Amino acid sequence: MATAPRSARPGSPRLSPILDGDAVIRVRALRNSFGEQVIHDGLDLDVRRGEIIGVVGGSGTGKSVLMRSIIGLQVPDEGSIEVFGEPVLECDPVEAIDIRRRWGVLFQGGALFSTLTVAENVQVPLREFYPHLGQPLLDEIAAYKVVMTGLSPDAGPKYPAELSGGMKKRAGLARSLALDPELLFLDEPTAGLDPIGAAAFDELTLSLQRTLGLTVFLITHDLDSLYAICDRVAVLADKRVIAVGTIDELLELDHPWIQEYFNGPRGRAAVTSAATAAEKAQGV
Ligand SMILES: Nc1ncnc2c1ncn2[C@@H]1O[C@H](COP(=O)(O)OP(=O)(O)OP(=O)(O)O)[C@@H](O)[C@H]1O
Repeated sequence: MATAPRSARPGSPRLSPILDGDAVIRVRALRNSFGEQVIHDGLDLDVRRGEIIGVVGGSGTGKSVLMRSIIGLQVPDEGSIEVFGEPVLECDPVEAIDIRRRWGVLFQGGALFSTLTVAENVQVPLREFYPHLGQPLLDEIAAYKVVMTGLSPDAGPKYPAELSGGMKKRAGLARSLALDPELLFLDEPTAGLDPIGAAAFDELTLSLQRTLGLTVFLITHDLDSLYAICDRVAVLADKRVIAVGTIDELLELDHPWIQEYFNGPRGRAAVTSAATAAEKAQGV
């Protein structure tokens, strides 16, 4: 199924606010540093319920550090972070577990355990959060998640080393969906995939987001993904989020990085491929 470029939908002519009322993630005045190196300073961002938000920025601007801060793997120097309305930096361990079970994460490269099969990988979060579940139910849930991500059922007993790059991403996605999350974090999910594999992964993400009503926080360098599936894009530069909006809205800004990124040769190629996908979807 080809997908129309979502940024082409008619939208507000104004740039979306960085701060938003119905936010699933709310980051305020975030500061992160490593020694002398300041990564974020005064970073604000709201992620709306049910959207796919693309997070872009030059290499090293702190996209992954931002994601790690939100999911609690990086303790910031300053700032506040709310997820589902809960202050994740201040909650007690029991509350933290309750929040963590409502999100799934696909780390860069998939981060599968190499000594476990695909099915066993999917079962890891289930065992962690629901230790009382019996093996037959674990097997059943894992088999369902494997198929849900477009893998064939016989991928379940395979080890990561026996999978292609695209299959590993899908297996990682299956694991991130193990707990039926409301919120999905994807860190460069299409990196290393060929264009066809990347487009297929985008379509899978979009279809899961629509079917399951997910909110998706998508870190990517892939312009095709931004055009194909993102509702809004957040741009990291100068240690903060400098703008959030649809691609059309961002293009109205004259920030040099934004213009170079979206209007450079790769940006123009992505526009062409999104237009072609839209025509195919409409049967033109
Ligand atoms: N644990 C760490 N210790 C020291 N420095 C770190 C650590 N984690 C990240 N950094 C530094 O923080 C900066 C931002 O890293 P991050 O991985 O978030 O960038 P990014 O925007 O995701 O980059 P890319 O697009 O290349 O993946 C980099 O300069 C990186 O070297």
